[in-house]
Amino acid sequence: MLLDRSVLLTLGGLCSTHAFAIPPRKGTALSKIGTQEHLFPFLGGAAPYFSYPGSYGIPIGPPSHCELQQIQLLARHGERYPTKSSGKKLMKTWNKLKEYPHSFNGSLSFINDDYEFFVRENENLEMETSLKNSVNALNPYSGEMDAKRHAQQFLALYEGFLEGNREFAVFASSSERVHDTAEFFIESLGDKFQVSLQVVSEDPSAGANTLSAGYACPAWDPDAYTEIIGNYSTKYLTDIAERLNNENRGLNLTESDANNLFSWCAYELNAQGYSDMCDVFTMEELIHYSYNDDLSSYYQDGPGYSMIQAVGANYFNASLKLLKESDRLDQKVWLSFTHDTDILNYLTTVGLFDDGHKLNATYVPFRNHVFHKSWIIPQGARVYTQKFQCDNESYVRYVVNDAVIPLESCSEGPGFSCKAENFYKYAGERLAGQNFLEACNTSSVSNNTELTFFWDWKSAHYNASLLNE
Ligand SMILES: Cc1ncc(C[n+]2csc(CCOP(=O)(O)OP(=O)(O)O)c2C)c(N)n1
Repeated sequence: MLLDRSVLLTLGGLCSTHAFAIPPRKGTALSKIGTQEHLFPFLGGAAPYFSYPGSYGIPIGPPSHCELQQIQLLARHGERYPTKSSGKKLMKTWNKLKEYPHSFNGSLSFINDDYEFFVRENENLEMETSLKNSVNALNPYSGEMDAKRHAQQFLALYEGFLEGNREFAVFASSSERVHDTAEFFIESLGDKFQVSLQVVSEDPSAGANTLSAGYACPAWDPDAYTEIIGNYSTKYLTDIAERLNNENRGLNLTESDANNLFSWCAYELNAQGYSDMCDVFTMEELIHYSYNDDLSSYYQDGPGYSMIQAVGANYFNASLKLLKESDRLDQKVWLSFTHDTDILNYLTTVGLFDDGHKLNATYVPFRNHVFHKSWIIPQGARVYTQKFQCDNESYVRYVVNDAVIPLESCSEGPGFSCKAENFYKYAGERLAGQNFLEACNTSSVSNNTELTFFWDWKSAHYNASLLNE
């Protein structure tokens, strides 16, 4: 087996301190690390981070004759273990497989080879994957590494701008994995920065003063569009279950077991760096899974659910206010960390991934399809808003997962940006009539009617208790 130099170096380091830490069988497994990245876009946003696959090729640094005025980031936490509820479902399927009394044939035969389920401790559920809790010490996809790498890319890209902006607050919602991501990111920035981490409550009682408007939205109904979503054919799941059951007489996998195997594959990648379970699927099945996931996100948290534009307005209003006040505010760098659905809600209000075609449940659209959920909010997703000045004129644009995504109706500026004046007009139109508090019935859970933490963190000191959710 050929290992690349970085793996050998890491192995060398590990071997000196833990001479017997790596069981010999893992040798074969190690060679699989890095070979499954082509599957990441098909795993519904649960796979490790990957850059936006549909990049238009626009350089993501500020255009050469322009000077940055403000940077905002809204990022998802990094790679993680399954949530408690998805862990429960996975355990059910794993118990079925564990109790199968015969050797496995076909794509499940890796289980014969002393396979150990990747969630080794229940307390890992909901948590960010780290060097410490990863199944495999060489896991290149841990949330910890992702956040630290992201911070290094951030430093490299904005080097000059950060020179004069070394003191700022970073905001994290109060989920433990979100908080941990922010901490890893800050740690990686290094000691030249004075960063104050503000942990903003994501309890419903936070109301509008939150990075997670979804939790303060009792009116949100996950089943509002079940009828449309439910029309998507799940034949791909039946096919998988049947294939595995035919290969293994007496195995009784159901459609929902087959569905669980996809998140098994994704989360095992987060925790271990590779997953034999990913090899169970054909590419066609992965495409179906991925589109099925697009469909449900589109109608639960995206442009397909009319209420979402109001939910995302809570953060977009604040972002817009920061942009307008950029000259006046001392802080020029606004970094925030939260959950996937919150970012999706916000981007829905911005209208960045809505081409006006409603997603349909009768076929997979290939040509007219911009709403790829996994491309937008993979683990570690990062949405930057850049405001820069070129020849006395200000411009705004978005960079999503390492790709500039121009606004379709406003991209005449340098680097396909939008003139600030026109951007404010555009944003005003997207926000017109969008009332988060009313649409969500937030007053039934909180009296907070405004997002203020960006402006009052120095006096309010946000230090919410961390939640395991
Ligand atoms: C508008 C809206 N309100 C409420 C919810 C309920 N909800 C489900 S998951 C979630 C946040 C955390 O989601 P998770 O899938 O654990 O995302 P991750 O932490 O992996 O980013 C919320 C608020 C929602 N999805 N959308």
